[in-house]
Formats: sequence, structure tokens, C-alpha cells
Amino acid sequence: MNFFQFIFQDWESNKTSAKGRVIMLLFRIANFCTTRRIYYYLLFPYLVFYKILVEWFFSIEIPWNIKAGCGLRIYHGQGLVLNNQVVIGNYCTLRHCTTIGNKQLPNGTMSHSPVIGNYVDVGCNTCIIGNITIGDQVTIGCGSVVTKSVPANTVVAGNPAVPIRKLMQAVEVA
Ligand SMILES: CC(C)(COP(=O)(O)OP(=O)(O)OC[C@H]1O[C@@H](n2cnc3c(N)ncnc32)[C@H](O)[C@@H]1OP(=O)(O)O)[C@@H](O)C(=O)NCCC(=O)NCCS
Ligand SMILES: CC(=O)OC[C@H](N)C(=O)O
Repeated sequence: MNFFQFIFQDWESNKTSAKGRVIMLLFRIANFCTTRRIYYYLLFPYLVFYKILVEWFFSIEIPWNIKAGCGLRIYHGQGLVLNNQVVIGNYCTLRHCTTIGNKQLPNGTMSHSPVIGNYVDVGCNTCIIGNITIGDQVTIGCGSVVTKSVPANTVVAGNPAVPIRKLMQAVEVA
């Protein structure tokens, strides 16, 4: 998928949220700098602008260099923090007051960050931390704390998050 297809898919996914559309457009331009080193140097002033506008003023931390699939939906656009090692699949939804990141291990090092599959729907006020994988088409209930991997087609909720339902119908993953 090329740069313009990403922008088109995000635009479509965020059609109910003008703020989501703006954030994703700004992110995709910044994320374009990961494609070649030269773009990083040429667009460095833009990366500074992106960081100041989106992090400081919008209170959204989507690092410019994360791997994020197409059609990423940002609902409400407040208080979202992602570690720069997070990987997000296609057509996921992220809501406000959500953190996806690493944790300190007993030996003092930092863990990897979660890898999120396709069509994952993350409820508001959620923390997903550690070296874990969230399978395709998982739904995470609002207020959940997820510290363990979640198999595909599962609804989890709570602190700690536990499966509350298994989805019978899986959508076809692009
Ligand atoms: C997880 C979720 C998708 C489940 O929806 P559902 O399938 O309709 O589930 P139900 O309401 O039938 O609840 C099933 C059980 O899970 C519990 N449960 C549901 N959501 C929960 C949550 N977020 N945290 C803890 N428990 C939850 C219910 O209390 C119920 O428990 P019980 O069987 O002991 O009575 C939904 O509750 C949710 O949290 N969606 C997030 C949406 C969101 O973020 N909205 C904010 C918009 S800004
Ligand atoms: C706060 C609220 O109910 O928002 C609804 C929105 N469609 C969402 O799922 O995030």
C-alpha cells in the first residue's frame, strides 16, 4: 500500500471524527520519513512540528516512526500514548486515555511493546503493556489492563483483562 492509499483509508476510517482525520494525516506525513533516510533529513523540521503539535497540543503520542497499518481509527483524540516499538495492524480502533507500551522487567531492562493485529477494537481507558500479541479481531473492553497475549476473535475485559466472549464469526483479514 502506498502513501496515498494509507491516507485515503485513514480518511475513510475516521469519517466521524475530523480530529481523527487530521491526526492521522499528520501522522502519515511524519511516518513517510521512515521510508528513506533522505526524507528524514529533508522533513526533519516537519517532524519537530508534528511532535509539538500532536504531542504537546493534541495530547496524542503516536511516535512518527511506528508501524501502523491502514485505516487506523482514532476516536475522541485525547490522551493516547503509544510506545515507538508498538506495531498496529490494519483497521484498528484506538480510543481516548489509552496507553500501549512497555514495562520494566525484573532484571531492570525494558520489555518489548505489544504487537496489535488487524481489526482490533480498543475500548477507552485501557492499558496494554509488555511483550504481548493481540490477535486479529480482538475487542478490548473499556478500562482494561492487558498484560498477556490475547488470541484472535476474542473479547477481553477487566483488570487484569480476561476473555468474556469468543467471537463466532471472523471477518476476512485483508
Ligand atoms: C467489552 C465489551 C465490548 C463487551 O460488550 P458485550 O459483549 O455487550 O458484553 P456484556 O455487556 O454482555 O457484558 C458481558 C460481561 O462482561 C462484563 N463486562 C463488559 N464490559 C466490561 C468491561 N469493560 N470491563 C469489565 N467487565 C466488563 C459485564 O459486566 C458482563 O459481566 P457478567 O456476565 O458477569 O454480567 C463492552 O462492554 C466494552 O467495554 N466496550 C468498549 C466500548 C467503549 O470504549 N466505549 C466508550 C466509547 S467512548
Ligand atoms: C463516548 C462514546 O460513546 O463514543 C462513541 C464512539 N462511537 C466510540 O465508540 O468511541
